[in-house]
Amino acid sequence: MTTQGVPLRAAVLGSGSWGTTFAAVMADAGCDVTVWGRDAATVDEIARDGRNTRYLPGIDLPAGVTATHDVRAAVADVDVVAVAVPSQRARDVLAPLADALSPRAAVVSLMKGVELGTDQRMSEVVAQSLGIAPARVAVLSGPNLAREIALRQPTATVVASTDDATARLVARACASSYFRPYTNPDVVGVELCGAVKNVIALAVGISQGRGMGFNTMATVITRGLVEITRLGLALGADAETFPGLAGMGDLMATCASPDSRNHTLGVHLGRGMTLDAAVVATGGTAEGVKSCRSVLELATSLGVEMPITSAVVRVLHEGLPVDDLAGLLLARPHRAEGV
Ligand SMILES: NC(=O)c1ccc[n+]([C@@H]2O[C@H](COP(=O)([O-])OP(=O)(O)OC[C@H]3O[C@@H](n4cnc5c(N)ncnc54)[C@H](O)[C@@H]3O)[C@@H](O)[C@H]2O)c1
Ligand SMILES: O=P(O)(O)OC[C@H](O)CO
Repeated sequence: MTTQGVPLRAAVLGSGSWGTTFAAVMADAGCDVTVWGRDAATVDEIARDGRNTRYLPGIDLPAGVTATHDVRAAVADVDVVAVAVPSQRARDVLAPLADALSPRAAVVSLMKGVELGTDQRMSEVVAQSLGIAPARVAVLSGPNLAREIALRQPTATVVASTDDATARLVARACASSYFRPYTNPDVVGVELCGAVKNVIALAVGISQGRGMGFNTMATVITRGLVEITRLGLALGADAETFPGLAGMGDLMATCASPDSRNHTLGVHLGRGMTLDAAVVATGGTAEGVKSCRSVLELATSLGVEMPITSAVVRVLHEGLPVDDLAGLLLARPHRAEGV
């Protein structure tokens, strides 16, 4: 995508599976893209060979993607900066870049988590740590499993920003024949959907690891969406966001796919692994492991009930046996359906 014939320039912070894939997405959309990562060997491989064999084996990156070790140079003269490091690391990565960031850049969070300690959403962390106005920040979230997108399988996503021009700029920077962005002003709703669906996917994975089938999965997904909606509405989100791509769309993809790290980690737990062993066996970033705690803290501070999230916290961090999870949820007082 070009502005007056000049390609947009973009930087991606994070050379893992999603950062590298999104760099390819933006290059396919016509941008000149530079990836920065903390892993020197991965950066060298992207720059030299156009590959990232650790995170995207078998994928050739488009010619428009290069990589650098110099993170300050990467963000200095660009139109868009996309951030794809683990949520709990975002503040440490971004804060030192406040004085290096291009004054014209929009910053888009690709991350799906809530910061431990502050309970902030990633757009809040991005704006605060870079010292920029929320209007320059966007979030991108939807049914976006990296490997499928790296293979250029069609999907759609949501780009949310309080500023429509920012959302449209980011959408232009990533739109292609296989990747369709929709804009949405509901930053809170889109972002919560992305973070909490990981927690729900852990619960679904646990149930499948215990040998439970599709009725259980559908129940957890559907009631999971209810508790995401409840939290979102308490924070002022738009009810229309939750049945959309960032809500139901991403829940379906993450809870159904064996490629999802959160789902996979849940399956390992359901089969009896310890959390530490499951984290190692899964590999990659399963954001729900940490964000389940910050999401629950946020909900508790608002008086919002999130029974599935609460049960996941108890299993992962408070020693509740996986066999007791279903009983805990089903023993709750009966109530009318709905949010
Ligand atoms: N993989 C996907 O399909 C996908 C899709 C949508 C959103 N996301 C989100 O994108 C974010 C990144 O996930 P990912 O899938 O790329 O994870 P990943 O595990 O594949 O890669 C994480 C990357 O972050 C780097 N990293 C770790 N700690 C760091 C630090 N302190 N400083 C700098 N870099 C650090 C790692 O070296 C690695 O390159 C997460 O919030 C995730 O929820 C992932
Ligand atoms: O692998 P996961 O569980 O982090 O999920 C990846 C994406 O968020 C799916 O949209």
